[in-house]
Amino acid sequence: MATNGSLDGKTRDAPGKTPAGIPESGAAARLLLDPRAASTSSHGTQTPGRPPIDTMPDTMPAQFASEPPTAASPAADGLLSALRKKSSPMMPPFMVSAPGKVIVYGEHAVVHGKAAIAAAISLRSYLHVSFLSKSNRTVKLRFPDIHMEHTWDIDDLPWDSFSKPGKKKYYYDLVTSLDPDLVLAIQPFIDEVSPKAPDSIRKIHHASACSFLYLFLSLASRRTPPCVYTLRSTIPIGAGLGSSASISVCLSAAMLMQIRALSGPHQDQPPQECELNIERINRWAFVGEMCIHGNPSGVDNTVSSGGKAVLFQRRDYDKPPLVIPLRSFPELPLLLVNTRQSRSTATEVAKVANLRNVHPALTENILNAIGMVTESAHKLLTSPGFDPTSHAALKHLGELVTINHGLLVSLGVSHPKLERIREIIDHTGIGWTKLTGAGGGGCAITILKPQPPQQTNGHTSINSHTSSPHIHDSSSDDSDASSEVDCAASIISTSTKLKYKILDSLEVKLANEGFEKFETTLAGDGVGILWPAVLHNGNEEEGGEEIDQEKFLNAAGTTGIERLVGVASSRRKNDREVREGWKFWRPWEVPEP
Ligand SMILES: Nc1ncnc2c1ncn2[C@@H]1O[C@H](COP(=O)(O)OP(=O)(O)OP(=O)(O)O)[C@@H](O)[C@H]1O
Ligand SMILES: C[C@@](O)(CCO)CC(=O)[O-]
Repeated sequence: MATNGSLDGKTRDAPGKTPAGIPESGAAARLLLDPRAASTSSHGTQTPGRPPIDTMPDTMPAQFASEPPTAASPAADGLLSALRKKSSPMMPPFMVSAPGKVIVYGEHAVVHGKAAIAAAISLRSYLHVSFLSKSNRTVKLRFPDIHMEHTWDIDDLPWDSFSKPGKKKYYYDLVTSLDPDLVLAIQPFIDEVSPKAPDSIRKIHHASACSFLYLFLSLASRRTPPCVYTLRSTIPIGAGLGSSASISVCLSAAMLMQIRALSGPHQDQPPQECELNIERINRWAFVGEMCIHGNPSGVDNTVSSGGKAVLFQRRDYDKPPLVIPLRSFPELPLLLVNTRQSRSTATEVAKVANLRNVHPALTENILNAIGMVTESAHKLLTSPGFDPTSHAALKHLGELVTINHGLLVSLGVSHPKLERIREIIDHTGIGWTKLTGAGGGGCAITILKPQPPQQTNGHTSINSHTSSPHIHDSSSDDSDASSEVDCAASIISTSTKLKYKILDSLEVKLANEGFEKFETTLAGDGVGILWPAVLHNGNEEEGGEEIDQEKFLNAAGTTGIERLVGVASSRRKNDREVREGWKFWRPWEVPEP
């Protein structure tokens, strides 16, 4: 694998030329072709009338070139314009995106050496990277979701600490622990972030800043072009959906892109090369996760980088985990409900450890049973005759969800709010529900049955083919609609937007009780790239819509983000169809010979 790959997997052109394979339409692409455009572009912050550093002639002494004189008089202006050379084009802005995840089977048991299955979801983080003129020697983070904004002077950062012999790491290195000396070196730069914010907020800001700075100082260099990283996410934070991993994946991918350590993604890329790029991003995302989490298992960043689903097992904490990609995992529509109940993963994990001390044999049996749930799902998903469109297969997977939840309840990691959500959803009969992640709050997931239930005689039944059932508020009666499912349709959804009207009524009911509902899809793409940040959205004749920082920041809420830059095509005919421009490494899609 070439270590100096290009975005399209071909040989990279000399700096200043248009890299092969990059669309030559759109303002961003024009920038690359027309150096004059750089000084008037909205990407840069060059002040009119003042020469950017790279307009100095080649013969200019180096120290002069890095300290341009200010034009104080018309004579000085004249002299400067005589000395000017054409600007080199600035890099156009680009974007990366990475998904959140859910644990489908096996949480908690995974802490005790059993396997778990986790899958990517269609909620995602989006990172926009734009470039400043070289005279502006800063790097800026704009993280509006957590109300954080901070600028560092690139030249002040502790580059020497990160480049000392024995400390320097390269993009291809495997880093499995944070270096305490390097953490110490960046601490003063983290401390200057949001010094006046309340402790709880400052902690969140510092975690993100730590993740960014550690990666930036490890992967970039003091000659790195000044830039702005703007991040927005549709993943609720701290709800067990891997929001931290998804931002670490975005940062890792963006920085590896900037130093040209990635190749592709492109359609003809061999699967091994796709995997190598994903692995490279994942390794550094794990480093970012360590900055936020301390001691993460690695499952979240692995799923967020590679997408789809994985079987994950860590028998020995001193060894790397077993990670088996589950290529056949179906893209199921998934209902996700956030309790909005904050929880601590550490507390829930400690509860189980405590139960194991008090009732060793019983707890061991429950953990073993959870391990068997995961095993059963894995066996089905990898069996030679597995048919992802089979109703029996969906029923099998669904029943395992229900069993897994019951076992988690007996471990004591559910919460009255999670039980309430399960009760409300069970009464509609629309699917199989379990808590996901650590429990004690956080989210519940429901794998939806393919046919919506029908209301008959005031009760919800579920074996009809009607398309517009109404939900019966049966929370006070004993009907158990989920017991008689008719899996009469394909288990592959044809759209992320779930069609069941029943979900709308459910949304109201859940919202009335303070819960938040998301409709998402399981097992989607991992990290994606939009280079340059130009989307077509059906207006090809104008060269596409360039996504600049302000546009991205002004997108209103989750819907606005998805509408502006979301990876899902609004005209998609199937789940794999993405919006034109976004590209993904999909090692499971073997290219035609
Ligand atoms: N949209 C975002 N913008 C900036 N920082 C974010 C964003 N989302 C997550 N983070 C960072 O990740 C941290 C959240 O990590 P935490 O582990 O608490 O939640 P999670 O990753 O959503 O849940 P889990 O790890 O249990 O799946 C935040 O404190 C913040 O530092
Ligand atoms: C509870 C747990 O199994 C899942 C948390 O998302 C903890 C872990 O795997 O680190």
